Amino acid sequence: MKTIKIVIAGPRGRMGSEAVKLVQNKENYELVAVVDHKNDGGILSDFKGFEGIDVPVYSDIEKCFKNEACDVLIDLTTPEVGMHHTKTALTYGVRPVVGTTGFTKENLQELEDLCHDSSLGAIIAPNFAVGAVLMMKFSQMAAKYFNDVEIIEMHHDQKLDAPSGTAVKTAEMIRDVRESKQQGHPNEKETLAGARGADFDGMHIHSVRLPGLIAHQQVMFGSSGQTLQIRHDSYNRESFMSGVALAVDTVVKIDTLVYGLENIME
Ligand SMILES: NC(=O)c1ccc[n+]([C@@H]2O[C@H](COP(=O)([O-])OP(=O)(O)OC[C@H]3O[C@@H](n4cnc5c(N)ncnc54)[C@H](O)[C@@H]3O)[C@@H](O)[C@H]2O)c1
Ligand SMILES: O=C(O)C1=N[C@H](C(=O)O)CCC1
Repeated sequence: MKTIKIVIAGPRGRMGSEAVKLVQNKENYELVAVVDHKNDGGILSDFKGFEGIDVPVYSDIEKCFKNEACDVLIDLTTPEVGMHHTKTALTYGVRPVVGTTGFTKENLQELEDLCHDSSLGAIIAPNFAVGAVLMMKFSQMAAKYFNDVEIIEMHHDQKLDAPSGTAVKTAEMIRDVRESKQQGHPNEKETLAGARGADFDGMHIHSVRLPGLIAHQQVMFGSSGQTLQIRHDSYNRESFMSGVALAVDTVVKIDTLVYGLENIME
């Protein structure tokens, strides 16, 4: 099995630290460097919790790619930083696996064009948990039969983006099959701004943020006399790692942008 050389951006984050463990534990993965806005020029083991992992730390991703031969970048940072990292990776011939959420439609288009021009693969997955991907697919199936749907996503209160990437992706997948409809009463009025959540093609997305939560989503469908609820819960961040590994193993074999893990799950 060929070794896949990996750089992780955001290694000290909630997801990044789990990704470091994944890469350390997989026989054919090699962590060659990390990108962190602190400790430029140091080594990862300078940080508490990473004892024995003596790979270089770079704050400048360009410098990292100039100095280190690598195949894949795993980015788990913030939307603006993640976009910069992803574009830079493609410029240096490195294939990105992006878990960072909050990318805009325009961001995705720009990255798709970059992948096309460079013939490099990239995978952007708003949710790496296999159960969450199934929840999205089951919701898409249900939307053929139920026109009315509300998406309730629930996350920890340190999350920066709302709605979640998963909720946006779910809404996009539903939109692809649902007959467009403005839901609720035509004369409904919010007496408190935001009460009906965000509007996506006439369906509504509600974002809950609470300490104690990790990542959860409930998709509620309703029609005369019945409701259907499809729910997924991630109780820890290990739940995302088999999806990260699938994305790493796949990205080295493809030459286009893939948006969503459902497109590479068999
Ligand atoms: N796709 C998925 O399955 C999935 C799952 C969980 C989280 N996420 C997303 O992943 C991202 C990270 O989530 P998190 O909970 O780990 O957040 P976090 O805040 O714990 O981690 C983000 C890390 O990025 C680092 N960072 C910030 N600026 C940087 C820079 N310029 N260079 C390098 N590193 C930098 C921070 O130091 C921090 O350690 C978010 O966008 C989140 O929505 C995706
Ligand atoms: O913890 C987060 O932040 C998560 N973000 C993703 C999203 O925005 O959909 C997925 C799960 C966790």
